[in-house]
Amino acid sequence: MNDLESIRKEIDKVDKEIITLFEKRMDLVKYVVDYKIKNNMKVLDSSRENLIIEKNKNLLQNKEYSQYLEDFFKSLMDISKDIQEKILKENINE
Ligand SMILES: C=C(O[C@@H]1C=C(C(=O)O)C=C[C@H]1O)C(=O)O
Repeated sequence: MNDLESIRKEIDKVDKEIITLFEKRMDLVKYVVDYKIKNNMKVLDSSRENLIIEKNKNLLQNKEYSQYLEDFFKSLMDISKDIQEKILKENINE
């Protein structure tokens, strides 16, 4: 793989897969916040987040990416919490 155009085509394909999975994860997060609203729970669950980070870092084949994967999941979970907080707020204002 040395031609820039073909490498970028592969990146574009991977990005498409990421988008599908991103949407799927955030759709699931909406079910989580519905449950939390019904059960009067807080959005943040630090122990679950730490578990996710550790578990997923262990799945990594190339440990060189370890810190980057951690940063990636932290960002992903920050977005997830933003979505949940927004839904929570809308629910309070109803
Ligand atoms: C989705 C949840 O809410 C928050 C977001 C998480 C995530 O995006 O994986 C994990 C823990 C919580 O801080 C959850 O509690 O499962």
